[in-house]
Amino acid sequence: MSKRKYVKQPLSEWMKGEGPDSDVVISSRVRIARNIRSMPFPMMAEPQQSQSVMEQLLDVAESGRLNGLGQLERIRLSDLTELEKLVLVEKHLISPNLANESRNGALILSPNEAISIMINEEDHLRIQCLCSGFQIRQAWDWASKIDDIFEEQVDYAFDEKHGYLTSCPTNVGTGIRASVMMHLPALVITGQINRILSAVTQVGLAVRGLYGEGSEAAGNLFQVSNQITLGQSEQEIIENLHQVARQMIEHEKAARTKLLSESRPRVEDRIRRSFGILTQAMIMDSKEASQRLSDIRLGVHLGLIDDVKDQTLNELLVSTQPGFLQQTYGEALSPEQRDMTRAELIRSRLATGS
Ligand SMILES: Nc1ncnc2c1ncn2[C@@H]1O[C@H](COP(=O)(O)OP(=O)(O)OP(=O)(O)O)[C@@H](O)[C@H]1O
Repeated sequence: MSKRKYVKQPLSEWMKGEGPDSDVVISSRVRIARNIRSMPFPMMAEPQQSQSVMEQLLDVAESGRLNGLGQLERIRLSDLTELEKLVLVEKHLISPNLANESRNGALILSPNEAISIMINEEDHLRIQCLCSGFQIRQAWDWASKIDDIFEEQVDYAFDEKHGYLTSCPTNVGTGIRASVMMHLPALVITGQINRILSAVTQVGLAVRGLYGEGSEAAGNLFQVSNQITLGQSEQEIIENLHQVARQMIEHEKAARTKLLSESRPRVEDRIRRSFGILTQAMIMDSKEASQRLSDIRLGVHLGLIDDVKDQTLNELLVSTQPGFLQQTYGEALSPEQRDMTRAELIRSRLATGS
């Protein structure tokens, strides 16, 4: 895989809109945080210490032990431009933290981009597995196998009483964050979302936006993840999230059916208006784009819009972000120019349909 592919193509394989319940769930993710025993956490490490952590972890990928994942790409963040790092954040392959703050940060990426292993982020090692649709158990299965391979070669910081030790106390224990990215427009339109999200937080789950911690839930996309990492087994964390997400999926599907049976003209009008605007507008800011693309996604799944694929909508989620637009058009764009190029890109992608 060339560097060209992972920064030039907006769509990772796990965003193809396939997988179970992909009418509601965009993607499932598990990430595992680990650290090397007797090494300061990245934030406290001296440059030569974080360099040694990076080399040690990159060596595991070089050793051939991860060969089952395909031809891995090993990327030192210092070899990337700021724009390339931003694009990787927009593709969910690295965190803003790794892009902006990391010293001796690196990334190990699988060819299909479903596995991205961050080095020297908040912790020495962050293993991330992404799957299309509702496949949280599958994501856990992969992440756990990769974790075992690293554990055979690296002495992890582990405490008998507390479990795996991490830089932030909220990750101590299992070091796992499992999350499901869901599109919940019908719950928003029918006014049920606040009740559901507050019930979800009461059972110990967190709700975040499209880009994780600190990001807003734009375009009716909500990321639901576990908050507790201590005192529960990995299996319990995964199963608890699975159960709650399953209920949310059913609520969303029921709300869609109700919308269609009780308010079809109003919903259809809203969706067709958004389609009209997206296929005609000359200027489109990112907030409006995500809201109207959410309407189109709903329209597709209600059977009110043909000829647009989930894949196209997922691709637009990434390709209309500021970094990606700038990369596509090959120059620094002002906010006004970005709004114009975003509108142009959406018009052309929706015109070609798929
Ligand atoms: N289900 C998911 N599908 C796609 N991307 C996801 C999903 N869940 C999280 N992400 C992405 O992972 C990145 C990090 O998310 P987030 O900040 O929630 O978690 P984290 O970094 O693993 O945890 P921490 O809070 O410990 O830093 C974000 O870019 C977010 O968009």
